[in-house]
Amino acid sequence: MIVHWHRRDLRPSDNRGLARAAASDEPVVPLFVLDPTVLEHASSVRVACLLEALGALRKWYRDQGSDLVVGRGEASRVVPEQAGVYDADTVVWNADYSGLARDRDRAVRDALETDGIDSESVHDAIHHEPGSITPNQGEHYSVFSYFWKKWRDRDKRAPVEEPAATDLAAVSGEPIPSLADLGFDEPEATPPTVTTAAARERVADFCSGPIYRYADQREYPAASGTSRLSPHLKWGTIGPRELYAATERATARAESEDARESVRSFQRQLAWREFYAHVLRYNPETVAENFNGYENEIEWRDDPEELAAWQAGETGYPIVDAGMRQLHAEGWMHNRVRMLVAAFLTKDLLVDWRAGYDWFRRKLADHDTANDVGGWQWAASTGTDAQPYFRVFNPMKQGREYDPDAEYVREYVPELADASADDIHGWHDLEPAERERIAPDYPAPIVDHADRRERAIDTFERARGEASE
Ligand SMILES: Cc1cc2nc3c(=O)[nH]c(=O)nc-3n(C[C@H](O)[C@H](O)[C@H](O)COP(=O)(O)OP(=O)(O)OC[C@H]3O[C@@H](n4cnc5c(N)ncnc54)[C@H](O)[C@@H]3O)c2cc1C
Repeated sequence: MIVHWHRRDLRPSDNRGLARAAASDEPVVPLFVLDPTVLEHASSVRVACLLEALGALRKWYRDQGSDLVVGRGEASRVVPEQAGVYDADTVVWNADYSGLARDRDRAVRDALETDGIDSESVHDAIHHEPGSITPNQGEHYSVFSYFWKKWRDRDKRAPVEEPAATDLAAVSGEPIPSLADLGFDEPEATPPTVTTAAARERVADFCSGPIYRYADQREYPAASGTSRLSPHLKWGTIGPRELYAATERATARAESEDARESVRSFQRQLAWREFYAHVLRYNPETVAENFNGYENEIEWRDDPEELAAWQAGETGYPIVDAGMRQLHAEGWMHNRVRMLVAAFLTKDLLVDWRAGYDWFRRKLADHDTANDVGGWQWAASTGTDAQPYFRVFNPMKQGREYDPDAEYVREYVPELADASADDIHGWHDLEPAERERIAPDYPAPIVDHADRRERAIDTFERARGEASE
């Protein structure tokens, strides 16, 4: 027998590791391990997505006359144990590039070796694995536009077929534990449906029309113009090659140059995901440390009340609050608004990006270490290719530009449901009595953006060793 150990590749098709196992002469035993070290870093909304994806994957295996074996415990114990139960001589898995995952995989490989079992790690999660797109010097690009040019021009592999029923071992697994069995409460957010069927439906819908408007609409949170595939890419319920092939078919069907360009702009976002995977692979410490250091420490402020107001969506800056409440309700937030709320926390409130990252990690259904750290360090002006420290987003202007009719704000901030777009985006400038009249239950701004902008710039200049005091 040969074991395929599923981790963030919860799909049978376009799965290179699984296809590699199926191509051997041995029947494949599909395995998943609920590892307490990994679950320690998870949150209920993500575990709910995981359990749903596992349920759908198990059903697929059962329909083929096989089953998904689900083990519980440290992977370095459970994987060799299960390989022993099925008398497997090899365990195959798809590479995961985060530091924690690589430490785990090293421990599993060592334990298997001790038992005389081979292991094989296959590149699957992204098109071009770390180390394959590099600058003249160094291990990875730090500027996205250079990475993108090479990524765009490289040939992409075609999707791989799912294994045939005859490739799979006739095994039967134990029931999959529930959220409560794993010690998690029901999530506060409604989790998205994370299964391969749901992912394919989303890809088909998106590529049949919205992808051609993506370039124009992706920045407007009320437009719902993005794919919302991030939870699927996080859990691997869709493969990167299958998704890319669908975008290429959309290009072939495009009826104008603008439509083709729009598909390209979506592919460019897919490349950001791969860029950050490369960055994290070579800089695993950046989950906790600034990618770009400054000469001096950044003097972050620790103000629990301001942090709590940001977390609760009670800052009195409507677009920021709408984003934080969307996160709470859906476990997802629009990218433009992620950038805004992260900038507000790290610049207006001068709270360390790590506190924001921790909150996102708890709340996001699509939390992906590479993308989340990348996004936070971008906003905090500490990352690769980051927002320059002196370009501080103005939340009122951003609100007016990207949510001109305040539809997004009204959807998530019911206290402002009857307010005009002018009053919403000018909330900061209204007299207290006006605010009281328009929306008595919505807070006044907790800080003055203009003052806080100055303070943020001074703080970063001190960190750069440039300010007078
Ligand atoms: C502070 C901050 C934190 C973030 N945390 C995460 C996270 O934990 N997980 C996550 O997947 N994305 C994260 N992002 C990136 C981005 O916001 C989401 O990928 C996007 O909003 C997901 O929605 P979508 O699938 O509709 O995106 P689409 O616009 O449809 O894009 C398609 C896919 O491309 C990838 N992508 C798009 N934009 C980015 C980007 N800027 N960086 C990396 N990949 C991108 C994602 O895989 C996404 O699903 C973060 C961004 C910021 C600013």
